[in-house]
Amino acid sequence: MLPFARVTIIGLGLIGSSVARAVRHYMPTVALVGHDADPDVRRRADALGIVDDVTDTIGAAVTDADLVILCVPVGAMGAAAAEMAADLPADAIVSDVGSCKAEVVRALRDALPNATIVPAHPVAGTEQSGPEAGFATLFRGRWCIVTPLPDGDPAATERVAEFWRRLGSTVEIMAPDHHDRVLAVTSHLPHLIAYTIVGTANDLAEVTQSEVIKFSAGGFRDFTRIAASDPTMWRDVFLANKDAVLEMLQRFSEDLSHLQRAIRWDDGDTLFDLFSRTRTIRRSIVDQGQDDAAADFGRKHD
Ligand SMILES: NC(=O)c1ccc[n+]([C@@H]2O[C@H](COP(=O)([O-])OP(=O)(O)OC[C@H]3O[C@@H](n4cnc5c(N)ncnc54)[C@H](O)[C@@H]3O)[C@@H](O)[C@H]2O)c1
Ligand SMILES: O=C(O)C(=O)C[C@]1(C(=O)O)C=C[C@@H](O)C=C1
Repeated sequence: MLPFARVTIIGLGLIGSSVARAVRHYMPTVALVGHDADPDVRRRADALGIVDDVTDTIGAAVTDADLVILCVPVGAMGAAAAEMAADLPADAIVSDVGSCKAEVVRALRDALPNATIVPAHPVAGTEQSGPEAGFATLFRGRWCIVTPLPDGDPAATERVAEFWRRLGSTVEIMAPDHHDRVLAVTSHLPHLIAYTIVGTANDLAEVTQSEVIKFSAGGFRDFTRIAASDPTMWRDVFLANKDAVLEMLQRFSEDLSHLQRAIRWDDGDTLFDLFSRTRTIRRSIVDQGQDDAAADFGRKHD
C-alpha cells in the first residue's frame, strides 16, 4: 500500500519539482498539488505539468493533503508553515526537505504546534534552481535522512521513510542536531570553501578574469560548479546552521594552518600522508556508488 494518496508540494523549484516528477514516476496514482510563492514559478510549473493542480494560495494547496512537503529555502520554512496553519487537515503529516534540520524543526513547531511533523533531508541536489531543473531520478540511490522529533509518532516517521524509499532513496534516521553537525562537514563547509576559492581567484588582481575562465578546465572548474549553487538557499543554510558550521570551520582552519606549515618547512611526508589518506577516502566513496559524476549524468539522462 502506498504511504500517501494526496501529496502537496510547497515550493516548486529544483527539489520540489524533482519530488513531483519522482512521485509521478514511481507512484503514478498519487494526487499531486503544488504551490509556489512566485507567480512566475507557478505559471512555469503549470506549463510543465509536473503536478495535477497548481494553486494560487498555500491554503488551497494543503486543504486535502495527507502529506505536505515544504521545499522552500530553510529561512522561509516558518513563514510558509504559518501560512498553511488554518487550512491544514488535522491528520496530515508535514515534512520538509531543508538542508539543515534543528532550526527548521524549531520554525515548524512554532508555526504548527499541533501538527504531526516529520522532517527529512534528501542528500541529493545540483547547482541548478527552478522547476525546469528538476528530474524524476534525482533521489535514486541517494540517502534521505529523516530526523524525527523526540516525541514524534513512529508510524508517521515510517510513512515518510517509506515515501522516500519509493522514490529510490536509502533512508537513515538521525537526530536533528547530529544531522546538522554531519552535514556541516560533508556539505556546508565544502560549499563555503568553493564559494571562497572562486571568489578569491576572481579577486586576484594579477590573474585576470579571462585567465581564470580560460584555465579552469581542471580542479577549479569543479569548484565553480558548486559555487554556482543557489545564493538564497545557501545564505539561509549558513545562517540557520551557524553553530555547527563555525565549529567545523574552526577545525578546518587549524588543519589548513598545519598544511601551510608543512609547505613552508618542506615537510613532504606530512603532505604525502594526508594526500594518500584522502585518495583512499575518495576511492571508497566511489566504490559505494554514492558520488560518481558519471552516475549522476546517467541518472539525469535515463
Ligand atoms: N539544491 C539542492 O541541492 C538541495 C538539496 C537538498 C535539499 N535542498 C533544500 O531544498 C529546499 C529548496 O531548494 P531548491 O534547490 O529546490 O531551491 P529553488 O530555489 O530551486 O526552489 C525554491 C522555491 O521555493 C519558493 N519559495 C520561497 N519561499 C516560499 C514560500 N514562503 N512559499 C512558497 N514558495 C516559496 C521559491 O519561489 C522557489 O521557487 C531548500 O530548503 C534546500 O535547503 C536543496
Ligand atoms: O551535488 C550538488 O550540487 C550538491 O551540492 C548537493 C548537496 C550536497 O552538498 O551534497 C547540496 C545540498 C544538499 O542539502 C544536499 C546535497
